[in-house]
Amino acid sequence: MPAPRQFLNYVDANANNFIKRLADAVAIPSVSGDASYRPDVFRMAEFLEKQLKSVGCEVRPVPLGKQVLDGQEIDLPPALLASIGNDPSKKTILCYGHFDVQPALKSDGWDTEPFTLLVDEKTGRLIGRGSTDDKGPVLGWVNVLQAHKELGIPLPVNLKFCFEGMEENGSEGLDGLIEKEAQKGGFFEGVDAVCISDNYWLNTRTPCLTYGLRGICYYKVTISGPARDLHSGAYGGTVYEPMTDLIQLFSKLVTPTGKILIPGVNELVAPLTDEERERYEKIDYGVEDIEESVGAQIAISEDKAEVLMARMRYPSLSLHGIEGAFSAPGAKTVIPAKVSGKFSIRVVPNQTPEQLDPLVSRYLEFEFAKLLSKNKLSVESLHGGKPWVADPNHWNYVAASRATQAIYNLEPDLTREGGSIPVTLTFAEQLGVNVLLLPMGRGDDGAHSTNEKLDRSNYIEGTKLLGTYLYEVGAIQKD
Ligand SMILES: C[C@H](N)C(=O)N[C@@H](Cc1c[nH]cn1)C(=O)O
Ligand SMILES: [Zn+2]
Ligand SMILES: [Zn+2]
Repeated sequence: MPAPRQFLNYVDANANNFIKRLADAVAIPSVSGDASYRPDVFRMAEFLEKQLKSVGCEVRPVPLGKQVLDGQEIDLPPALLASIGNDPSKKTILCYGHFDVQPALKSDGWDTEPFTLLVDEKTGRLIGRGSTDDKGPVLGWVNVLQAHKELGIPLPVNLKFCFEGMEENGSEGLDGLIEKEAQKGGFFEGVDAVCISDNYWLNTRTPCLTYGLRGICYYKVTISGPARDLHSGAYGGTVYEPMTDLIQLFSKLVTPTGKILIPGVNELVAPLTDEERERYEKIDYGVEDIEESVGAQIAISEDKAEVLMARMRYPSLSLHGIEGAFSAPGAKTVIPAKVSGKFSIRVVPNQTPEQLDPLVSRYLEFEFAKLLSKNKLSVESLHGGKPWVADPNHWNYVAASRATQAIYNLEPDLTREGGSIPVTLTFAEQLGVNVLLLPMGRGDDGAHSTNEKLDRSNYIEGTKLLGTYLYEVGAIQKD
């Protein structure tokens, strides 16, 4: 069933108000991974609560307890559980999204202030941290509700929302809430399917529906030795240096062509079938797409299917940074006393964090012993999440495919995503329903990167897509 024309017209007529809403959200620097921004994550929860109430939702902010971050015990931001509609003859869709963002500083290399949305009239880009990940998509749902409220038209389905403020840091506290509310009489009772808009098209032209995500195992490796930072002129050559040990260890994790060197990790990957390989061949994608989105000709393979599989169905190991290392401008001649290297492994079926954690710790300890260093090593898992794969033939995907064709006049690609949203699997397992990823943004949006953007057309057409998807769900008979 197509969405009513008046809904689509309303979205076009209110595009500038919707962009203002996104600008207001981007202006709140809700960085979940840095304790000093925690009040802003709370402010963002309050902003979203108000927005949801203003468009007719009942909203319950749920406290999620405390966490230890940067050595301090602080409150976790609340999850927002919201709902609208309770008609037993209609299907109930649960929409999940997150209102926290990755860190961003102008000095990271942004061309503009990351927390001030720049509306670039020439390119149509809406540039700002969180524009595509995930404030644009979350507000897309609010826009859909506003249109229905203002136009006085009933929603085609009942809606429940679960929005969190810790997704970029392992969704701490959320699994427990989902487990509790999935019980009989809980908030999630009666949900027929889940829709998550928190990923991107593969390229800049073809919409997609996503039926898989990689999981993640995130590690912190700390090497400590001297009681304090040292002068390299006075002590260089006389003591074991933590940073030298760490760089040695990091060089043992992965090769420059991406081969993971930790024994046992690659062996756990589910074997590739011919039929599965063919699926990658069919996707509208070329090596030039990845090179365009990263802004350089640095793809590891020239084979399109290999590149896609490297992103979607094989694990990868990335080195992220070193806490405690000298990183400011200038030429400080310091020997850092304690350094913590951070890396993560994106995991795929049949790998789990429970299997990988001991393999990683044992290997690092083994390689560290070989250095014969007198420094100390510790390995911590910061967070872990399993991979997820869904059935893309389910009615939830049929509805999303019809909606995509209605809005974009294109058949969507079926993709798996290289990123991780660990809570997806929790919803699938706890609620026992199909989960769909319906992206709003494009492959070159630069989520987590500098100059993150969402194209105006993706925000506006994406709002129409979310609304139209609800109509297509509503048109499928409730069983
Ligand atoms: C795909 C989603 N938009 C996303 O960016 N997820 C993050 C989740 C995460 C896990 N650890 C830290 N962040 C990601 O895939 O990096
Ligand atoms: Zn996200
Ligand atoms: Zn993200």
